[in-house]
Amino acid sequence: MEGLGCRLRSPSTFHTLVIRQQRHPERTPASRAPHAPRHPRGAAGMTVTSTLTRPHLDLSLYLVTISLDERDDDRIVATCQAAVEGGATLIQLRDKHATTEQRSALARRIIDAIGRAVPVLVNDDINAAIAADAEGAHIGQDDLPPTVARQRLGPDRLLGLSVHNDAELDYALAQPAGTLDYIGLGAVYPTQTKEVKVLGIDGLRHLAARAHAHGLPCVAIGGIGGERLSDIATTEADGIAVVSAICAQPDPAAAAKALLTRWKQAH
Ligand SMILES: Cc1ncc(COP(=O)(O)OP(=O)(O)O)c(N)n1
Ligand SMILES: Cc1nc(C(=O)O)sc1CCOP(=O)(O)O
Ligand SMILES: [Mg+2]
Repeated sequence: MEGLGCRLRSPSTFHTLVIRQQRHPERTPASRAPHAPRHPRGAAGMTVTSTLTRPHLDLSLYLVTISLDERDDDRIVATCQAAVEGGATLIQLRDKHATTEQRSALARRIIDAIGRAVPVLVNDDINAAIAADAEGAHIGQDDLPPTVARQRLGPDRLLGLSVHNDAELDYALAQPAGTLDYIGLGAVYPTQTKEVKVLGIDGLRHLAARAHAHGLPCVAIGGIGGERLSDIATTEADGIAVVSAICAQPDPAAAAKALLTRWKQAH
């Protein structure tokens, strides 16, 4: 175990963060690389001493899987594999019609198929995330409170929360340090994937700036495709989360590659 002490600047104060790096021999270094959050947060004047072994979080190209009325786990696994081949940096299994057992079995298949090349998070279902030994979970505002989710996930898994407006962002920002790793901001544009209010690019700009001012990473979601990346790149979003722009494409690997290339070029 190695120790690393550093002082990190937040808008209001300095925090001291002590990170002890640990090795997990059963997990690949790529997915379980010890890391510090880019913007650790803590209450004003507080000394944060933590042992962080969370997977590295790269929000650049976040694949959220399509939720099919008729289950097709082979297709979901193949899409995840292709997306990772194309450069997806994070995967969320989003299956709105599955049981916890079905979700955890599918999450496990995805993890095995991609060999933990990137973290896999499970949407809505902490039990499935834990049962599959997934790298984390994503929850919504109507799910269990983030502090409860964090308690159940433990300190070594990633946790994301959806945010659609200022009040929901206030709630995210009020969570104790170390609870959330990122927020999803949407829907930026109209989407066929689910019924949700549209923020627009200025709404995204506003919420992303607020999140960043508090050191909370954020990913833009909703109706995002290649032609919109240059606009999104003018905001402080750390990345893009997509369903249709990868899952509904004939060649998901090529689609992921094109999205990541455009996203990088836009910066
Ligand atoms: C990255 C990301 N952002 C937002 C959401 C939406 O979550 P939620 O509001 O809980 O809605 P459902 O996805 O559960 O229908 C997300 N899944 N991922
Ligand atoms: C799952 C989800 N959540 C959203 C939110 O705003 O909370 S928008 C969304 C759907 C994203 O799908 P597509 O990339 O196909 O538009
Ligand atoms: Mg949800």
